[in-house]
Amino acid sequence: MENKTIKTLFIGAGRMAQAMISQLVKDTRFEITVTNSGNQKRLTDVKEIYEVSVATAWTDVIEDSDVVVLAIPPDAHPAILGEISPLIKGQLVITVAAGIRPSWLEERLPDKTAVAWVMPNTAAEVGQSSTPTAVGNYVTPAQKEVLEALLSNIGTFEIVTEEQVKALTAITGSAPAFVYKIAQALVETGLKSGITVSQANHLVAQMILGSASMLKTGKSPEELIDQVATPGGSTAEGLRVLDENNTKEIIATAIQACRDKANQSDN
Ligand SMILES: NC(=O)C1=CN([C@@H]2O[C@H](COP(=O)(O)OP(=O)(O)OC[C@H]3O[C@@H](n4cnc5c(N)ncnc54)[C@H](O)[C@@H]3O)[C@@H](O)[C@H]2O)C=CC1
Ligand SMILES: O=C(O)[C@@H]1CCC=N1
Repeated sequence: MENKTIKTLFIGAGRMAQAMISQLVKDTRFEITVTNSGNQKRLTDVKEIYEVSVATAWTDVIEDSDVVVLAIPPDAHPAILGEISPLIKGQLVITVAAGIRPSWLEERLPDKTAVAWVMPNTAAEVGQSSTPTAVGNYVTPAQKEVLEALLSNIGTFEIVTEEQVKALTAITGSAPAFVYKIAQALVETGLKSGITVSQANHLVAQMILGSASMLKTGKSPEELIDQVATPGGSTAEGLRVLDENNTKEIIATAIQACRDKANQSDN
């Protein structure tokens, strides 16, 4: 990639935008401007915390941007696309929103606009997002390099089809909250042993980090479960309770509930 400044405009300054910005600011190639509707206090905070530029009217900066990141709710897209469309002239337009496909963006932006759909998660804040990404039909090789640089700053990514991003949104986007739900239950149970909140948080976080590292060795979940459960031992009893209560089915049903909700924005 050329050593050129990549002028990047974030429309939306919420949780996901801030998680991404917190890492992107470390890459000096990205020059970030943030804009938001309504919450001006949030914009002032973002300016102070991340030392980025802010704009009260994105119309002032969008024409001079190389990349526009839409980090707004799915249902805010139709109106925003209508407003930005006349000002799009060669920018790469990226959405992070559940259910907003590249083909849908292409239909609403000028002919041959470069678009992408990225589905990060909040671990972007520590450079550990797992981000399935679909690119539209008109992304140039140079824009693809820019997109990959952006994604590398927030974690790892896979270029997949838009159908796959749709299917994976619940798994990489939403399911971190399921993992935190398990963490919450473990912390609360751990606290009953008399340790401090900080000790409980640390022990549980390290246990999850260790488990994730084991998964990354390439061993399957089945193999790892078997490795933990000593035959005739205590873990097997806990696993029996999870199985008797259909834990796998409950997780699959929860994933489906996320998908059903995200699909309400899918056209
Ligand atoms: N929070 C997460 O873990 C993830 C969120 N996403 C997607 O990111 C997007 C934003 O979600 P969050 O950051 O969680 O929500 P949020 O509520 O924290 O942030 C949304 C931001 O968009 C702004 N906004 C709303 N309408 C706007 C408009 N018309 N123009 C400009 N700004 C506008 C709001 O003021 C707010 O700052 C959603 O589309 C969501 O699907 C995707 C993956 C993960
Ligand atoms: O809860 C949501 O709607 C967003 C999409 C994926 C994660 N958070």
